[in-house]
Amino acid sequence: MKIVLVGYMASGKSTVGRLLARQLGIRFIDLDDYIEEHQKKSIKTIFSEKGEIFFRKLEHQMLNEVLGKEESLVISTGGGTPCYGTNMATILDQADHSIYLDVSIPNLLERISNEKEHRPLVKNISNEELPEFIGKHLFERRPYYRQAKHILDCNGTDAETVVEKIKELL
Ligand SMILES: Nc1ncnc2c1ncn2[C@@H]1O[C@H](COP(=O)(O)OP(=O)(O)O)[C@@H](O)[C@H]1O
Ligand SMILES: O=C(O)C1=C[C@@H](OP(=O)(O)O)[C@@H](O)[C@H](O)C1
Ligand SMILES: [Mg+2]
Repeated sequence: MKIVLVGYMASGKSTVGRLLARQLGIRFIDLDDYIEEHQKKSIKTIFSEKGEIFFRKLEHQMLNEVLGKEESLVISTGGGTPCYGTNMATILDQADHSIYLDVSIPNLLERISNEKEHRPLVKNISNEELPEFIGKHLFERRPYYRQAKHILDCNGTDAETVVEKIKELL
């Protein structure tokens, strides 16, 4: 069984995916961690040294590699993963369950403004400019996220409860 979590930066994909895999007793792969291990560099360094296009090509390649594994997995993608090239179509084709962790702009803002440093796309955006950036970015990306098999409203729901809600969906 393959479960793929999608959603905007800081929607909880990495946190929830790890907890869910532990509870289901199956392997967890965070696509960003997988890319970092492959490159032996942080996402931040890959972006600054090689640029975003290089990262997107690598992300595409690693997504296909991970989805091709013959084992049960929980896969947490990066916030941009479903929004480039054929990635969302591949996720829909290969995953038994794709789940969009839907978090409102105010809640995303609160989480991202405290955790910008390791996220290269928002690192240099001031907290004053962040609402406009996230609003526009989510408007562009939501059509991809919304293609997921399940859409889960995660507002006002802690990570443990999100995991419980996912288990009910499976
Ligand atoms: N359901 C939740 N409610 C509140 N905070 C959460 C929830 N899930 C994750 N977080 C927090 O939000 C931040 C981003 O989570 P993370 O798992 O890194 O998101 P993503 O992988 O989608 O970028 C972390 O500080 C995490 O502890
Ligand atoms: O939204 C994006 O384009 C990105 C999100 C990040 O993952 P998280 O969603 O886990 O922060 C990471 O893949 C990279 O910084 C790009
Ligand atoms: Mg993550």
